Amino acid sequence: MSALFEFDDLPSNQIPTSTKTILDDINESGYSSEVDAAEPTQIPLDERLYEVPLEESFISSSLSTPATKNSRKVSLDDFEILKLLGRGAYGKVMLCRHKESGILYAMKVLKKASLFVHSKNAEHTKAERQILEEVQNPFIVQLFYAFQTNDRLYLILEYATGGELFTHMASEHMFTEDVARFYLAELLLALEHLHALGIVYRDLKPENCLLDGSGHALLTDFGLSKVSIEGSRANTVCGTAEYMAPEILLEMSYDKGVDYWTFGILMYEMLTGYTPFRCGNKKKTLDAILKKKLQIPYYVSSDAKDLLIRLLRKNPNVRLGHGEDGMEKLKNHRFFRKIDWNELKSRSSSPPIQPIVTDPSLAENFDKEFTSEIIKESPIDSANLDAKMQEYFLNFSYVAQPDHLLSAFEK
Ligand SMILES: Nc1ncnc2c1ncn2[C@@H]1O[C@H](COP(=O)(O)OP(=O)(O)OP(=O)(O)O)[C@@H](O)[C@H]1O
Repeated sequence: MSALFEFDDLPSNQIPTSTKTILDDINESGYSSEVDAAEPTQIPLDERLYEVPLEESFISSSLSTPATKNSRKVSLDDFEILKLLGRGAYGKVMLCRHKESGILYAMKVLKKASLFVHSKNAEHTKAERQILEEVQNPFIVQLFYAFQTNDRLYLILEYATGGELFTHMASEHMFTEDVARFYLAELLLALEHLHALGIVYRDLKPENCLLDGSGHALLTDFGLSKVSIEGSRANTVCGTAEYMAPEILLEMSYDKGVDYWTFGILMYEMLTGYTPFRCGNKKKTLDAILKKKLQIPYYVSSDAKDLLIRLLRKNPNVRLGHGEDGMEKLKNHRFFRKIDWNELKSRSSSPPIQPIVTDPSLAENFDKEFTSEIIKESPIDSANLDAKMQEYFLNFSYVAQPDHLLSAFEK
């Protein structure tokens, strides 16, 4: 593995054929086309997939209302849909209100999906449920419920009222180093927590960095992000092209090192307003990730520059963060010397950005492109659904005005 990374400039004729195939597969949206379920996955041998059983709902034990906590089964009927908050590669995220408690949540709806937790070194002794329970951290969006229908998966998540971190960037489209440092440090605590549980996050990117109402960072997706479409587990090359780590592109086994790479890309984007390997098209971008030398603009401080160079090493074995004490070394880097990690962990540091939230149900910090959209459910494949289910989903498939829609959900 290491031999492939010994040079920073990898000539294209030395890129393995399989990688070229991936490059060829990348479509315009920046995602690779679906990988055949029959292909072997690139998941390391010691990494396990935990599947939440279809017939069971997940209800977090952290929920304070005993009635909810002990409730039999949770379903879509328990929630009132308010607004669309955003869209991801696999589905959409909507603001909803739990009817019984009145609490607002973000509902992530994924079509034809199974839920897997990527977990490395988390031994079989740990039940899936236990792992989901353990992903509780002040800088990680909490999962409160998960339930499924035949063709959809619903995740009921903590609602990040402050919206996406990057929408709070000043007009220059970059953060000052102090602001970037604060959020990078909070996000690093989130990654530290996931890594300690054996979870490789893999999906660090601006869209997943949210803010709570007081301006603290909230990482969304927390390692449940690897969703398998129609039962395929081999979607390892999905992701935003500009944030993909070289070892994922090269289809090699990977570990938490991919998170340090994406952390480096995120830091670069925060400080400069663009990602380091971005090129005219997706194919060239992926090529640049493997071959192009890192270039850092003159205005980036020497500490930040040093950290970026160490994080964006193409060889994961020499990347900062590698090894047992990797996280500690990263936290002790000079760029973070102003950070009091204990104070940060206790959330007593005051965030540099205070989102304006007059009424959380208005989703003011989210893009109007989404929040003004009339919510509709796209037609579903009803082939495998029983009669009751079909009736249920037929009710969803008509396009209603918002007022009508709410009453439709309350039926
Ligand atoms: N917990 C949340 N609270 C508020 N908004 C959220 C929450 N989670 C996601 N969003 C919003 O919804 C958008 C889409 O989220 P989603 O997780 O589906 O996107 P993604 O990360 O791009 O998708 P993917 O699952 O493909 O990685 C986000 O960019 C964000 O604006």
